[in-house]
Amino acid sequence: MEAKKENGGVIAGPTNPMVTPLLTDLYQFTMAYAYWKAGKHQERAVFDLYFRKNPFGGEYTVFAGLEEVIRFIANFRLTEEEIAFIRECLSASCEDGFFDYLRGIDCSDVEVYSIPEGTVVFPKIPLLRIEGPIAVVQLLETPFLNLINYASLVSTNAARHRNVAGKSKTLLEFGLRRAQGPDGGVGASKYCYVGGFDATSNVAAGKLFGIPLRGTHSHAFVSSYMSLDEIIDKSLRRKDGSSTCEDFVSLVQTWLSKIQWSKSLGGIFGETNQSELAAFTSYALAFPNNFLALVDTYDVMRSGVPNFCAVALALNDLGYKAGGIRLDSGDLAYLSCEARKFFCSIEKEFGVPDFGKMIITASNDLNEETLDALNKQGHEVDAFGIGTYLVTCYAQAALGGVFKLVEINNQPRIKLSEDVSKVSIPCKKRCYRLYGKEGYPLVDIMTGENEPSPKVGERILCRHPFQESKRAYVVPQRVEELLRCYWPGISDKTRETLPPLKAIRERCIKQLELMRPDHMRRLNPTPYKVSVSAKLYDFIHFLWLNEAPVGELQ
Ligand SMILES: Nc1ncnc2c1ncn2[C@@H]1O[C@H](COP(=O)(O)OP(=O)(O)OP(=O)(O)O)[C@@H](O)[C@H]1O
Ligand SMILES: O=P(O)(O)OC[C@H]1O[C@H](OP(=O)(O)OP(=O)(O)O)[C@H](O)[C@@H]1O
Ligand SMILES: O=C(O)c1cccnc1
Ligand SMILES: [Mg+2]
Repeated sequence: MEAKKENGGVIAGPTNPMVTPLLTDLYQFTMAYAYWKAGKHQERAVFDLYFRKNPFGGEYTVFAGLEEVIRFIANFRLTEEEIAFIRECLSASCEDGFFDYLRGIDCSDVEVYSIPEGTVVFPKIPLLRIEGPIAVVQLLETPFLNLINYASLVSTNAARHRNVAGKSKTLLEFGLRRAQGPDGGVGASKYCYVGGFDATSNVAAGKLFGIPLRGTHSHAFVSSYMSLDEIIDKSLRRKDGSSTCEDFVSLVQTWLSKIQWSKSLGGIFGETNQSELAAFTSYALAFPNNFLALVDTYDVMRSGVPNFCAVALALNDLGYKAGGIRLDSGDLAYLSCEARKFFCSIEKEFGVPDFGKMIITASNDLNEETLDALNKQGHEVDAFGIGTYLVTCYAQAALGGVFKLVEINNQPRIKLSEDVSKVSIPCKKRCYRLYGKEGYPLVDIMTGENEPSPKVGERILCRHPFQESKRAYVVPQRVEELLRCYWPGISDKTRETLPPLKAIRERCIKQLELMRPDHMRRLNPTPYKVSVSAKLYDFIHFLWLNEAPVGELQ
């Protein structure tokens, strides 16, 4: 089901057909023209794509969006229609030669090095290093950032929800209706899966990416029924096909009165809502192998749960196993515990094995905080359905990924700022992750391109890029080079293949497990160290002094 990406070496276009060379900011085209006009357009430039601060008050980020970036550049070419439109947008004084130039450009002479998708990443370290003719690479800035910023933000959000929920819970992404438009919805489903969700309700995402689809039913289904008389075909074949129960409705009613009259259960409720019972029965007749019920339309413990149990027990008589319930309002901790108690009592009272283990799904405006609160209170929820807060990234609207020039014509460049965190780190660089004795990543380090790589067992000085006093010697037990070649351009490097989405997800889950727990906690997490080599440190500060004008005091 994985969307076609590499067919005989040909990389398919971006998933969203709106991703074209025009999906960029106007200023990329005006700059491209000015480069061309100055005869500068072919100058070889190196840009880094990185972010400055981890989102959600955390100390880690999941990197996602790379596959779409590679699909974009693999198919980057302007059509005649697009060129005509750019001509209309730019000033009438722009010369024809520029449009001939645009007609000929593609990304065959662009090189892209990247950290693999699904890796846990940190501020300042380039996620991608892009090298090529400056005019072309400039056009890539906005689409690259567009494809990576939200993808990484929502994957991180998903990973954070997973971190709070715990490994054993099932996490369902239910956000399509609240997502920021169709691409926001499809993107959220894809990247929440990467970040550790198990399934989505989004059918399009299931088809496009092979993400497992899951769902229950809504309140509308329950309230659309008025009475049991609406059920016309009451027959249900036993699961083993050996016989047919001609009146499943009566079987359900018999079970409901057994529950009602049971000493251990009956005290909890009197008459249940019969229209709800009709809805559940009807759903069970439609899906006897996968019967799920939304139990909070009228009253969870006085109606929804007993009605569900009556239907589930009737199904059990015919050899079927019910799927479970969903709670969508009220105190989810309390109600899940009460429902669990009820299921366990049924198991005991009627000797139905595993009835107590019935799946309880909870939904309703869930987010990291409510999951955390539920954990602290104690709950019996097995699966969480999460929509709005997850896909809209309610806790932080955007990841501030940027795309900065670090070298042109082999000359390192720097961008200065009053705000030190915004000073760019110049040079075409290599990046490494150094692992310590206990197997945890200790520090990421950037070096100049031609510096020798850090070696296992050899002490290396890791310096904070801007704070002189912050430095540490590290003797790595493992050294991992972070940037790999995903688009070799005209170089003879081999291109990394694009892994299937499931492999990206598995990488992400493994990466998150590998981190030292104090970097991952929600409250006051420890920052992960990001550093530069001594040589790069000296060079940054040399260039800084060189480029910063000396002030004059009067
Ligand atoms: N035990 C709990 N601890 C903390 N938060 C909870 C708990 N149970 C539910 N919540 C959260 O509390 C909020 C309750 O929402 P709200 O006040 O809108 O009530 P409701 O249950 O949706 O009621 P209704 O649907 O009947 O209006 C939701 O965000 C839900 O996730
Ligand atoms: O709460 P979210 O995290 O966004 O998850 C998705 C929600 O969407 C559905 O109902 P919807 O919100 O459409 O209606 P409701 O609030 O009236 O249940 C569902 O019942 C969930 O509550
Ligand atoms: O299948 C569900 O239960 C579902 C799907 C989308 C939104 N809310 C719930
Ligand atoms: Mg809602």
